[in-house]
Amino acid sequence: MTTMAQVICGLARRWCFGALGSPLQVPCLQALPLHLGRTATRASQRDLENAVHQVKLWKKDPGNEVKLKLYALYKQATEGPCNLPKPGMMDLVNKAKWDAWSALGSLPKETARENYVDLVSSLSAASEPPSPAKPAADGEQAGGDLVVTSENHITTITFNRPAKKNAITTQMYQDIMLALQAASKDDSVLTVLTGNGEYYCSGNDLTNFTDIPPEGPEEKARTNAILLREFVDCFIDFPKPLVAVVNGPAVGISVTLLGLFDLVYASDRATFHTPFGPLGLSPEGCSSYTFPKMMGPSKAAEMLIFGRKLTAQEACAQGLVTEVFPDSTFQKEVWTRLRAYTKLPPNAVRTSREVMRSKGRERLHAVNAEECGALQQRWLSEECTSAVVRFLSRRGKL
Ligand SMILES: CCCCC/C=C/C(=O)SCCNC(=O)CCNC(=O)[C@H](O)C(C)(C)COP(=O)(O)OP(=O)(O)OC[C@H]1O[C@@H](n2cnc3c(N)ncnc32)[C@H](O)[C@@H]1OP(=O)(O)O
Repeated sequence: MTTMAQVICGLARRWCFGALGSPLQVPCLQALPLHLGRTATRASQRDLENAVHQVKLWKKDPGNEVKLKLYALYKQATEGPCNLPKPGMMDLVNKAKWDAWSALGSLPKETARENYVDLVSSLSAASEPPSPAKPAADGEQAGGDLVVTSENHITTITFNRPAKKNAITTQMYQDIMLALQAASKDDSVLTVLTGNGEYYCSGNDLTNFTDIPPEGPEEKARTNAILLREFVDCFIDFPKPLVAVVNGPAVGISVTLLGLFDLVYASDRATFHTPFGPLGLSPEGCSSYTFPKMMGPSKAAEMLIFGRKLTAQEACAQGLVTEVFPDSTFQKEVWTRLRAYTKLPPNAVRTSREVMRSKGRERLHAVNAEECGALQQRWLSEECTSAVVRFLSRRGKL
């Protein structure tokens, strides 16, 4: 049985873009612009390592053909001609890699090394120079995939990857933790999470799973479990009221975490979906505890085990959402209300929050640890790996 780890292990070790592109593009490989004429200086092993490092810094995905070519040249440069058995027809990704590497025939290692270095150098030169860091606007602490602003005693953390439905990358988990740490100490009364664009958040970025370290998928599962545990712990321990302004559909961890929020305001366009069953996963974000507590075990099971998607109204009826607003007036009504809440005496707000949270905190930490342990196993399962491969290959990411 092919696992996702077998499919993708090794690819992401060599470049930061993770999964490999569609094998359908392999025939075009020969058309890549290679700079074969460099004779003045031979590329050294150090040049090769520098070039590999350079690739990791590329912000823009160079495309499938280039990634395959880089893979093939790297293998040829470090291991020589391909002498692996040809993968089966159904093993699309490994077959594409094998084809690319085999196409280099008996190209000497030194030439492959030189071609790799030249290809990276030409692509790096052709790409735009990195833009200087944009000075932060007043109150803005971070840009990019996560935007953090502080205004009128409200710190707002915005998922800002609308083209990817605000899926959360590994870097975003880290940045959210940093933003929460900063918000816990700033002068804000409320901390808000929201999304930019059509979606609130589509959950964990499933391409996270393609970034397998050299130690293998077990190590990836272990570090993911640590990351998830620390991430959820930040929400459990956050000392101020947390508000979710759910502007659109929410999936996966962006839903489960809502059980740790104090207020959840939703647009009537929002939906709430935890497709753990179809993904071969199990619940996280303490939802295995908070959801049954808030909506009863049977409704929680329907969501968390069987992946039933709730409308905003249904989620409100189950206690997951505080209030639903028409999408046309959502932003105006919600922000007006939140601004009014910031006028309340801040110490009273904080004390009330603490006495409400303190009783369950230990329990939440224990639940979080248990959920992360279960997920560490799930991520290595055939059920999960096949589901992720299905998602990624349907979107041409493998
Ligand atoms: C280490 C911590 C682990 C934490 C554990 C967390 C678990 C979870 O969160 S489980 C839930 C994971 N999320 C999903 O399963 C959702 C996957 N996405 C979808 O099902 C769909 O994309 C959709 C329903 C959210 C939207 O569908 P549609 O309107 O058809 O739009 P597209 O599928 O074309 O999406 C546009 C664009 O965005 C990319 N994308 C969307 N969601 C994700 C995602 N979760 N991970 C990675 N990429 C995502 C999608 O691939 C498209 O990209 P391009 O093809 O490059 O345009």
